[in-house]
Amino acid sequence: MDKIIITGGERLCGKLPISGAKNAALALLPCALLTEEALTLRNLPRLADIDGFQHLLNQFGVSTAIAGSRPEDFGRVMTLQATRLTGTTAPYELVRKMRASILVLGPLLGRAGEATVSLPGGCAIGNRPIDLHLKALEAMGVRIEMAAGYVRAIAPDGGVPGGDFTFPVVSVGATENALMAAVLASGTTRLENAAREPEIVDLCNLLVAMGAQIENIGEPDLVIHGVPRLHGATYRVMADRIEAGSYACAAAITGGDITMTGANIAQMGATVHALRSAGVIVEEAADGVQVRVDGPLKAINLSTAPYPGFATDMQAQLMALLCRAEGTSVLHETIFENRYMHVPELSRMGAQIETTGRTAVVHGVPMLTGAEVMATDLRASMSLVIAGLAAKGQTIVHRLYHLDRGYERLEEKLALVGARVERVGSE
Ligand SMILES: CC(=O)N[C@H]1[C@@H](OP(=O)(O)OP(=O)(O)OC[C@H]2O[C@@H](n3ccc(=O)[nH]c3=O)[C@H](O)[C@@H]2O)O[C@H](CO)[C@@H](O)[C@@H]1O
Ligand SMILES: C=C(OP(=O)(O)O)C(=O)O
Repeated sequence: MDKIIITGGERLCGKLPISGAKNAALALLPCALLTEEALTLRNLPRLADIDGFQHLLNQFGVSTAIAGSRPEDFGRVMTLQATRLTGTTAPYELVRKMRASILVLGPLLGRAGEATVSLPGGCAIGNRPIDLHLKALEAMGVRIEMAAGYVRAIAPDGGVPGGDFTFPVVSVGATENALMAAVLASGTTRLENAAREPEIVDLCNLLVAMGAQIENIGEPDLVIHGVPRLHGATYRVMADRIEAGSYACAAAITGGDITMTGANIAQMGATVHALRSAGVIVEEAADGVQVRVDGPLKAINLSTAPYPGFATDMQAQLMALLCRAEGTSVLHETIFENRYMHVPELSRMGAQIETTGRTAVVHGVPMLTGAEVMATDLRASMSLVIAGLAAKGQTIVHRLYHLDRGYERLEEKLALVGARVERVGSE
């Protein structure tokens, strides 16, 4: 198992490229199931989760080919083609390892009229139910049966009728599944209180490029008029706003000055607002987003919320930054009940954080110290890297496979801006 060794104290300066967004890519890949024609995705990040999803799609008879990228390049181009589906079951083994596997449910239903997908169960950051995915599909005329840990979804007469559904809480995954089931429905689907994250907009834009009819893209009331068939497309995955926000925190905690090429400031509103409130200068640059610091970091208060609110996927990284701010910050995690697992590890590095339920109180400290720490989930891992970059001495982050799910060649990107980081194999 790989680990990363960080020698803290270097100011991060220079340029680093931002990859395609994992959370967008994982919703775009299953769109290959919706057509027999070829789908080409550009700017796909090289991540363990993308490889896992490719493997899952191969199980349904989707052919996948990677082209046009040298090993030293970031990103890849993948062409996927589902000429004929050879299966409609997503097994427990794959869904357990990669929660986004649940996103094959909607497109399999749309294309084949049926799907059997393992229930994903809980995970480190909390309970991750799929009841809203199923309720939305039921409202669209799909029959749902549960047996032996699997969901079996069946569309009457082989096709999804379509229908109206109001989400009681905003769900990114359920909105994505409902969208992908609705595009090939025989009727119209109206989704109220739908998620409107930029990754949802990216999914809608790809579906439209494939011939789907979707109104109100980027709004909470989506209207999808089903079409009889979709065609192939070539599409570029949006930039990863969470990766960019993470490197922004990394640069800021070191008092650095970096430009993140390819980052899109328009999609980073709440993160940019939080960083600016904390005293970080964030500006649009000709080729991306520039982040620098020329004064002390300040404490802030914030709550995570669905877009356009502050993303839960940025909470851990921002907390690491606030550990070095002047004053006391209060964070409130509203999306996942157990997303503070980085707190005990940050505390081992000298951070002063108290948690009560979903609230974390972060007392800024003048110095963090390097330590051996354990990554527990993807963003928690990144928060430890960020703290390590500013800490005195060496920080060793174990269980790097979490980071590899979501950060494309992290150590190479950090080295580009002057960090002293080393990846070493086997523990
Ligand atoms: C709204 C939100 O911030 N969603 C985040 C969530 O997406 P992800 O799609 O994983 O989760 P959802 O958006 O579906 O979950 C939002 C909330 O709804 C609840 N829920 C969800 C589905 C369901 O069927 N029933 C139900 O009760 C969840 O427990 C959670 O409290 O995690 C991803 C990975 O960290 C993030 O990229 C997303 O930004
Ligand atoms: C938790 C995350 O991803 P996933 O939903 O794939 O677990 C994340 O992107 O922060």
